[in-house]
Amino acid sequence: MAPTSAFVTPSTLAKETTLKDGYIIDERDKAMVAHNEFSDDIPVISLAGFDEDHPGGRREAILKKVVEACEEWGIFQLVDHGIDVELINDLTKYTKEFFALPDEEKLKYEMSPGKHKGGFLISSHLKGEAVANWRELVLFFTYPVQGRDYSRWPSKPEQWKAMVEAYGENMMSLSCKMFELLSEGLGLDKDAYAKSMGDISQHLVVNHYPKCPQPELAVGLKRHTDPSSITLLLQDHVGGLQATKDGGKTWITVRPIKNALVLNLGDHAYFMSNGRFKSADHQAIVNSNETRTSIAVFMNPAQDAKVYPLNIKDGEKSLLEEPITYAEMNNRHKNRYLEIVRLKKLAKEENWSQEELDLKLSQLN
Ligand SMILES: O=C(O)CCC(=O)C(=O)O
Ligand SMILES: [Fe+2]
Repeated sequence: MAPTSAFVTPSTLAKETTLKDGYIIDERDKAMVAHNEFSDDIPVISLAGFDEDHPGGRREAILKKVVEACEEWGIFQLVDHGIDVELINDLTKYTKEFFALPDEEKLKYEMSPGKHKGGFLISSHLKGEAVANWRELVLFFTYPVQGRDYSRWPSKPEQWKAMVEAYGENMMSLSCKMFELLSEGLGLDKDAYAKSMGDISQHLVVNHYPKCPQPELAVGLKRHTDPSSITLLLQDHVGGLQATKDGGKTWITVRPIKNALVLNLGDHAYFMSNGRFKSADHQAIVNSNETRTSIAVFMNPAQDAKVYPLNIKDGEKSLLEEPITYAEMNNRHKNRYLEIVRLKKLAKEENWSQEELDLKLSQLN
């Protein structure tokens, strides 16, 4: 099946009554839980009193909760995080204005394949994947600052650029607090985790999932883990973010909480903690009633930063045989993902049972 044309946006396809072929997912990948069947299973952690850094202060309690959430889920929600609500509102408003523009306007910023400079994209699935994601997005490279290419930042609506810049800066400070907690959680000095990342990089992905004519046949963003260290996600009220902590046997839909940030750990945090912290296994589903928007901020180490567990407990084996660079970790992440895609395709063609497929998937490293 040919991947969907790169030049018609899901916003435009949303006006049709049936779903285009290139967006139809495999039976096995259908969501088990509805986009609005909300769960309160993932922890909601308040950062109020984060600065009370003394024994018995709030910071100690926050640290404990964050560490527990990282160990159990790798995903949790942050409230009272101190990010200006007006900034969040403005960013959301201008984001919606951008995606409401006609296709020609959005496509002026289309990111050309292989050129990692940011811009507008449809679906953003990998070469080798037959099924497209029901989403449009804009990718902004925000840190390091010298890597910004403002010509790739849409200039409509006019205020959007400034909002993205301010939001990126706020997310950088908040992430640094989180890195301190991860570090202490691993029994290390506050600064050790961030130091190991070198020149921290950040990119923002603004996701737009238009309402979908046949949502049960489509997916907004296929199941994945992020390669990042941490990802901070702002989602609107619609719902659609789903997570699993048992390898996909059961799923939950994260309850949207106004102005909360969903924090999920990526593969980098998983390796640095030698698997003690989980890399959140998640996906985004779509619906036929409402368009959904989410803004994901990915915090990554430098490309040449060393990836190797920071602290290996006595008697424990390292998850990595030897240190690798983040670039290499990313590469392996992509190849593993493509291998999953290949096995699922084979399973479909050769009619494997779910058990057979699960066995093959569990043999991937
Ligand atoms: O839109 C969402 O809820 C999830 C987005 C996400 O997982 C990503 O951009 O990596
Ligand atoms: Fe993600």
